Amino acid sequence: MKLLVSPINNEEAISALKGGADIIDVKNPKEGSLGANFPGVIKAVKDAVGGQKPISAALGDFNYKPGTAALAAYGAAAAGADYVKIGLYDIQTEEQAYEMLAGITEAVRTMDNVPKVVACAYSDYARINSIDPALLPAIGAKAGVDLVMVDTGVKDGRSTFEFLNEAHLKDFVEKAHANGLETALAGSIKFDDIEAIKDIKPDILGVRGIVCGGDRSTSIKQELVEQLRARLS
Ligand SMILES: O=C[C@H](O)COP(=O)(O)O
Repeated sequence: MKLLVSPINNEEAISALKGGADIIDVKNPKEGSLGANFPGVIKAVKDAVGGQKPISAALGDFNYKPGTAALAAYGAAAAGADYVKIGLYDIQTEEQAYEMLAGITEAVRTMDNVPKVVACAYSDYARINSIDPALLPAIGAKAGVDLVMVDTGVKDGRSTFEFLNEAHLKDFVEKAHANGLETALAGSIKFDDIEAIKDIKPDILGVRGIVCGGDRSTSIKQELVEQLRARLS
């Protein structure tokens, strides 16, 4: 299982890299769960990581704005992102989700370095009135994304496991794989969740809070990334 760690700047990116992260996921928690950071930060992290690991960029927790989302994906990829990650936050229907995702895959398809497109739905979809992640594998496959993900939309410490049980998450992973997609699981994951995660078998585990020592508003600590990496192997 690959480990995706979400830094906000170069210093944290280097801690994540040295700790053994497989994907360095630039984000800006001040702007939400999948808050987007500035192109300059993505470029700086890309330079700092120096090609040792791929860079991912969160594009934002989106409402229904397919053009804005496609442009954000294009911009993040132009800034060096190898993965672009869109949050379907205020998206209620399958048609809306498809249009958002198809707009992105179409926008980046002809770029020199085509990024992997990650479509993220939220485990706490009911409380934010968003689309059920269970629908995402089929929509994502039709829209041509590479990866589907589940994260929490509200970062109040409640984990994905409080909203979706292990059977739901396994079903999500299996449906995605059956559709030829990779999967990522995130959402205030704790060390106690690791055995369940190994059982669910996502391709990628995404984290921030756990490697900050529990409070995602503080900084990523290399030793916690190392501990998590060791527990996943
Ligand atoms: O992409 C992963 C997220 O940054 C997860 O953050 P979190 O572990 O603090 O919920």
